[in-house]
Amino acid sequence: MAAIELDGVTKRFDGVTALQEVDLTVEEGEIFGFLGPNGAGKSTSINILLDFVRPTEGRAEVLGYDSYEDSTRIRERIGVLPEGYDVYDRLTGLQHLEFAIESKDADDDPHALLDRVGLSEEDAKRKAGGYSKGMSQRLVLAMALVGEPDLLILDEPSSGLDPNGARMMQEIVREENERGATVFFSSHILGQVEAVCDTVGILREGELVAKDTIEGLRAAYDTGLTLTVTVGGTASQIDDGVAAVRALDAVSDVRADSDAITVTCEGDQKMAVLNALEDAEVSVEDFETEEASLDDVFSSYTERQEAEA
Ligand SMILES: Nc1ncnc2c1ncn2[C@@H]1O[C@H](COP(=O)(O)OP(=O)(O)OP(=O)(O)O)[C@@H](O)[C@H]1O
Repeated sequence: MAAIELDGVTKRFDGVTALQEVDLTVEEGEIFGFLGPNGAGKSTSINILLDFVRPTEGRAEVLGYDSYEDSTRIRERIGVLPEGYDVYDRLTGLQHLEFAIESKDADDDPHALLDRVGLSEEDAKRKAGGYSKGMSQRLVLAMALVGEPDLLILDEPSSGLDPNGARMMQEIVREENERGATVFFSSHILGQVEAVCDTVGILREGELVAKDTIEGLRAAYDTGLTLTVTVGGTASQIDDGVAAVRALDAVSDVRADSDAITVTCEGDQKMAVLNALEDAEVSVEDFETEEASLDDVFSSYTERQEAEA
């Protein structure tokens, strides 16, 4: 059974198509990162899963239940950190958690959960109306963790968090996944998605333009890797080396200065480049490789779409 299934989901608001025939499966046990520029339709997708918004066409399932017909049953088994949540100004952090534990009929220790998200006992006794944005975000995350949910749905979970908070969020995502939970989260923070996700979906103007592992996305991204080779030798040896590298298949760009040659090539061509340089009697003193970052991959998908449009 899939943890999340969107089947031909289209959502139109007045004059705006927020989602266009989206098919998406997230398997149980995955950490799935949902990426997309502003307005791509990420929150709308999440809101459909949570039955806050009804699709115009298509259907959604969560943990095998229909998101519309079985929303109560779904809610018992998931933990949610929604976009634009509201805390109750007059309740303390601790009271929020006690309320969440009672509503879910769970037996979590509220103090342990508060500690896990980095809210101190003193803060927990304060009214949440006075919390900073990051503190509120931590509190809502603690509430999402109540009852060991089978699925965590986190909409931009790092927004408002300081770097320590963002690291804490990553740790919690990993721990929850190790416990057996599926984690689905949307983010603009590509580095964070790269650090924790098994699989990534990229949404662009309401359409799912890619879904793959990060390695798979990188492999499909055609600029491959950049290899910078520190070299020694005479100018003519270096010229010969550059010519030999340019003659190789799967090399798309070669640049040289007095002590380094920078080559853009497919990932498996690294040794061929180094061998070609050595055959041309260029001495290879050192080399560094740099893979395409997820930022590059993300831009390539979204820009490609722009170009097509
Ligand atoms: N209630 C609504 N009424 C009208 N249009 C809406 C509504 N909710 C979303 N939209 C539109 O649907 C599109 C997708 O919005 P959505 O909030 O899902 O994007 P997002 O990917 O979550 O963006 P962001 O990263 O900025 O949060 C946008 O054009 C948005 O204006």
